[in-house]
Amino acid sequence: MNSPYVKNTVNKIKGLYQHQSEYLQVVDELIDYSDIDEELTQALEQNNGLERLLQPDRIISFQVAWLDDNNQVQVNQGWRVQHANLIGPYKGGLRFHPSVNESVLKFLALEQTFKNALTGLPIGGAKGGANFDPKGKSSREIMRFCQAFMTELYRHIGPNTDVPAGDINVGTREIGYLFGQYRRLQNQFSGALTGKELDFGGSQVRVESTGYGVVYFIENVLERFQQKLSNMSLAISGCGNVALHVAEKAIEQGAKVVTLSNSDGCLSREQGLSAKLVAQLLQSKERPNLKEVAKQFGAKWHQGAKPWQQNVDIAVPCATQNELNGDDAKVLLTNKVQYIFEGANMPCTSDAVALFEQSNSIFSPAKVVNCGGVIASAFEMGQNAMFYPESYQTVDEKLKKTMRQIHTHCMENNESSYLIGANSFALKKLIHVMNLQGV
Ligand SMILES: NC(=O)C1=CN([C@@H]2O[C@H](COP(=O)(O)OP(=O)(O)OC[C@H]3O[C@@H](n4cnc5c(N)ncnc54)[C@H](O)[C@@H]3O)[C@@H](O)[C@H]2O)C=CC1
Ligand SMILES: O=C(O)CCC(=O)C(=O)O
Repeated sequence: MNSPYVKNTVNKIKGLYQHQSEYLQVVDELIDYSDIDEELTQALEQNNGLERLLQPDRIISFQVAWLDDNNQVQVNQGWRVQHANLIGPYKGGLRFHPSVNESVLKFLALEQTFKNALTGLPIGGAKGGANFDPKGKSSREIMRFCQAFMTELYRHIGPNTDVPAGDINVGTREIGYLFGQYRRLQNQFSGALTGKELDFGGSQVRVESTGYGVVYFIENVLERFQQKLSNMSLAISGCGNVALHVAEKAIEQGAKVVTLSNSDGCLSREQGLSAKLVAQLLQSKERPNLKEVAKQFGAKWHQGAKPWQQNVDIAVPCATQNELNGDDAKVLLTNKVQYIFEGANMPCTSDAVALFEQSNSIFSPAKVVNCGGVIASAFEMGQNAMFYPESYQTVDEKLKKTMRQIHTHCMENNESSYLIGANSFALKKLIHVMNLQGV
């Protein structure tokens, strides 16, 4: 039972932002699934900390005007939501997708702040992006868009201020264009972005780190329950950076990966997808046609379907927010899914989360499952500051160790729910730091 202060604060925020459904979904989840005891209530109330912590420090919103290949001026909207820099510079990815809006970026920035607090590394939380759709755009158009975006953003970021990285549709190529423009405008070579190519300050493992980190977290959980990944079957959604690196590492560890998907449908193979299929998708420079890939590798193609009808031990949604709803959760639970690991940010709707949390299956939230990416980014920031790159093996070992520590943080805070354990750990830490730093 939460105190009147907590309830009133949440109600005030709901009143202020009633049209921002994704943002309010995270606010509700953080409060509904945290152990807020008397001591934490006092800490939250002391400097009106909860109200300050749930809302971003600032939102930068700007117009991005760019020239398409026909010399026509196109206009998009760009944002950077700087949520909190209590424990380090603002840090979080950039997303280019037509569905991007202030609510989506506010949910992502709030989640990022809690995620980053869990890593134990000195990074605050932020998120940004634009409602730009890269589908069908030429490489030159993508470059000009990135340059126009950075021409607005550069004055708000920097290695000690705010360090963006990639997210949906922002990969190594886009980070290269964004970094090039930042370097020109600032006349400065600094680690103001992560996810860079290795040849100009990128870190080993950053590309693979989110997906590999998901698998390292899964292995920690399975070890706790005395099970092995090599005995497990997985349904994975998406076929981007996160999904493919989860698939690659899981197959390498002997697991059976049964599905991949995109917004058109789902590819499945009961005996498991081959490492070769995943490698081909990872190497593809263009957006892959999954239907064709299914044909080529003897897999089934299910037009318009999601992967959640499959009978598997582990479900790993790795595409986008709210892609797995209550009905999908019911099917998975009826089929006796044992574990659900959120690879994407907030892929499960509130009713799906409630069903998983009430069930005997084990649910692990995005903020602990997919934090491998931002962990490797923080390592990249460290390497840039030292002007000294680290080896693949060193970064990979540090990533594994950090994922294990995060698993321990969850366990120490709540043994029966990873969600409550994670939220409680981060909430306590952030509010403690906020109180130490005054108003
Ligand atoms: N890239 C990173 O380092 C990190 C990414 N994430 C999260 O992981 C998720 C995926 O990101 P990335 O793999 O980086 O993006 P990406 O752009 O590489 O891939 C996204 C994939 O999702 C698919 N997709 C989009 N909407 C879909 C839908 N409705 N149904 C099925 N598939 C759909 C796309 O076809 C694409 O294959 C996002 O939620 C992102 O915020 C989280 C932590 C770090
Ligand atoms: O590497 C980063 O800074 C951002 C990663 C990210 O966007 C995420 O964790 O959702």
